[in-house]
Amino acid sequence: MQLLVNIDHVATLRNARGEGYPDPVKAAAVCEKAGAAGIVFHLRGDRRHIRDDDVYALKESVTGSLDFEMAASEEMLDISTEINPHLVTLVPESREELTTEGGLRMEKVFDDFQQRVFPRFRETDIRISLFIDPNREDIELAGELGTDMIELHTGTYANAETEEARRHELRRLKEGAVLAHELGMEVNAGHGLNLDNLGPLVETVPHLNDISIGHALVSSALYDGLETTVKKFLNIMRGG
Ligand SMILES: CC(=O)[C@@H](O)[C@H](O)COP(=O)(O)O
Ligand SMILES: NCC(=O)COP(=O)(O)O
Repeated sequence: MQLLVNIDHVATLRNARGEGYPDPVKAAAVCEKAGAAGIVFHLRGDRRHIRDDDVYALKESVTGSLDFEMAASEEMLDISTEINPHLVTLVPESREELTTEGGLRMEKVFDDFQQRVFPRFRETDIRISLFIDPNREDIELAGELGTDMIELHTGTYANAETEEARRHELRRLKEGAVLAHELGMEVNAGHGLNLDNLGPLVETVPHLNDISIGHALVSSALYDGLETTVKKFLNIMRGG
């Protein structure tokens, strides 16, 4: 299991004033030095945080795994195949949302991904991850499509308001991870994870590979510093 830090919201802060700082590239380097195995960014169609220049600079500077999150638009297919990250994570995206609101509806995207999207990546070394909810149907369709990995959407777990709902979501994530593993896919997880909900997730859900964490980690770093915060998250992942 390894931590990939999503640095989108370092760019959000930078863009608030347009002064060029804080610099997502510099933040990524601090995260990697502190022990993160790689960096995630989501280049949105509206460029609200990460921008094209950041993507090229991150490709040059990140030494570990680089996870390019994106909608499966032609524009993003062109940029990602030029950048050649280690993996792309395909996510649903809408302009109105504050953040990604759920996983891909596999039934809806299956034909398009099979005919248009996967062939583009299969001409490259880029590995494909699909961001999906822990539903049997979605996971089985992801397997049928032949994706290398899935990223289980942990947002419903993270937002659960009662202990019962939290336990229910953890059970769904566990069953989803087991099924994906049985079907031969690697299992990543992310969205809404923080210093409180990460521990129960990693204790309960098997087969986890990349865990991507952004908003809560960047927010905690305002209090404790980026290096210390990355180490705190890593400590939880190591059972501390
Ligand atoms: C896929 C996912 O869960 C998040 O990485 C999300 O897409 C990040 O986007 P924002 O940073 O814009 O919330
Ligand atoms: N893939 C999830 C991610 O990169 C980070 O999501 P969040 O921690 O910002 O919600």
